[in-house]
Amino acid sequence: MPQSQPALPDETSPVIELSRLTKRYDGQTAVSGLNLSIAKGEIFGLLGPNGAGKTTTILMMLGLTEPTSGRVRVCGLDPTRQPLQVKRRVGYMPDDIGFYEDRTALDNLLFTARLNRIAPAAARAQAAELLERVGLSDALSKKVGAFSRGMRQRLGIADVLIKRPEIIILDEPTLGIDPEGVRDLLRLIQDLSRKEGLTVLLSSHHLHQVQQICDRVGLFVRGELIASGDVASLALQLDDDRAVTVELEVSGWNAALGEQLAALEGVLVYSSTMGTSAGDGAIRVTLRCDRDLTTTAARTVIESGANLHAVQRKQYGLDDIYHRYFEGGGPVDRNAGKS
Ligand SMILES: Nc1ncnc2c1ncn2[C@@H]1O[C@H](COP(=O)(O)OP(=O)(O)OP(=O)(O)O)[C@@H](O)[C@H]1O
Repeated sequence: MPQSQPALPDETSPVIELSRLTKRYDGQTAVSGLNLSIAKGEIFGLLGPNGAGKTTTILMMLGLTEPTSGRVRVCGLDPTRQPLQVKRRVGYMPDDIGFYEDRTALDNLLFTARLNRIAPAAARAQAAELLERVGLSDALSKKVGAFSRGMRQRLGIADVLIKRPEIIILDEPTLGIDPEGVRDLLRLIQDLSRKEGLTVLLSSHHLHQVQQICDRVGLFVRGELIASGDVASLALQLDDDRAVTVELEVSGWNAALGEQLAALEGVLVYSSTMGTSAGDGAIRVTLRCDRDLTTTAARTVIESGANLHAVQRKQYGLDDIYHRYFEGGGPVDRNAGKS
């Protein structure tokens, strides 16, 4: 009989796993049947408007609030039963991170290190290294009360990293920071994940920020994860209308060509408008089709002897989707700008 081998750790197994996770407060559902897996080293964005349930989800991952039902596993641990072990492996930066305002950045980090039982000499070296890493070396002896919001957030990141966590969870980390500060902070987060294999969970209601650095995004609306994936796949998942829109800019137009394009098999809606970037005499034609007719439509224009200045298959991005779900914009308006 061959001897059984000890199981090797599975590098691809998720470090965060939520299944059918639900939280109700006094009969009100804050999180409903959430299923989510996050892999090691991934930067995952929880994107949703205020009150969507992002913070509640994070609190359940940390064992700070108990799920009403469902399952949470963080590094294979159950946060409700093993909150201290989870706390050791996860660094959490809340949106209202607090520091001792009258103490220096270094002192604040050393205090956190002491709470995490890091020996003083090691703590000092680690704190100095982290302050350098987050670009605060020059402010090491400055009191935190004098820090800008961006500096506080960077110190917050150093603060969660001092215990060398496997996962960092950042709740609205860019809140109240100016655009340049946001760019620096996002770059820092991305760098940490890529160079140090850190798993990052980032909650935000800023689509553009999440889009910039997250490998995958989960869209949270009223306690439900309505879609998750990379940005391109999200737009596809949420785009319930599968029609393809093709736009053409044509000059040397004739009415017969219009009829020909409208009659192509698969065209659902035909519209045209005068005047395009190609000049006053040019026409923009928009075809809504039940399949991708980009090539066929372009060929039809060329074979008719007219001039084709541009052709594109119109994509509906996450912006349209975000507007529809988060800002009450209603269905994606595919006819905007068409006549
Ligand atoms: N302790 C609580 N008691 C009762 N209701 C709560 C509690 N915490 C959150 N809620 C409710 O649960 C829902 C989800 O709130 P949550 O804070 O998780 O959302 P969020 O997406 O993090 O929003 P924000 O971006 O505003 O923090 C909201 O309707 C909120 O009012």
